[in-house]
Amino acid sequence: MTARIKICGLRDAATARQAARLGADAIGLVFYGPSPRNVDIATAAAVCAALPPFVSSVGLFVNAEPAFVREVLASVPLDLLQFHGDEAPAYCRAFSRPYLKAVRVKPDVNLLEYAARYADARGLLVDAFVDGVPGGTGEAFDWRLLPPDLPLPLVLSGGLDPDNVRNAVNRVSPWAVDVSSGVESAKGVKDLERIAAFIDAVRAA
Ligand SMILES: O=C(O)c1ccccc1NCC(=O)[C@H](O)[C@H](O)COP(=O)(O)O
Repeated sequence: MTARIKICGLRDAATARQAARLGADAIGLVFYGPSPRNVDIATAAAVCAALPPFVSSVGLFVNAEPAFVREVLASVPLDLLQFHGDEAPAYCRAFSRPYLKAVRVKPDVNLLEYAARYADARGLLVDAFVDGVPGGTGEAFDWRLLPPDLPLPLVLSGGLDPDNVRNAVNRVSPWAVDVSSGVESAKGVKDLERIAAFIDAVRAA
């Protein structure tokens, strides 16, 4: 099975359209002020409007006030929410939208427990744990910590790039892969050649 591909942290409509043309299945919009990839609501709406059919838009939040999530949802047609902080299951389902729960993987993490707690999530997104930084770090983690029998679709992220993603897909067999830093030329600046190379590498796995 070919892994789906999400390119995260897009900040303009032209790059989002190009990513879709190159074969991205989904794009991620970061609504988290401290991130270099943070987007405002108007920009996010413009990015979504530029997407062709069958390319999903994912909105990413980190312990956001529910009122802020609702404000975004009122103006931005997001297909999926991605919660990257310590959001409880009740919080995640309060918006009545499909969601992904991100888990930052440490050696003692129990992903089966997460899958049971967030059983109504559309999937678990696994990322590297870096103290004090909720995501988008460019750091990988030890894929051997992933259980083979996770009952939810697995979205693999954390330090993926055009050089390592083929091996990652072959080793982990995730439902999808998610990348941000590995397809950038500088923090927050997406590089179309790297996006193309990343997508080619996933397809070649
Ligand atoms: O991208 C960010 O700046 C970010 C900030 C806060 C929480 C999550 C963030 N990104 C989440 C993603 O979905 C990234 O794709 C994922 O963490 C992997 O990032 P990377 O290792 O840079 O590919």
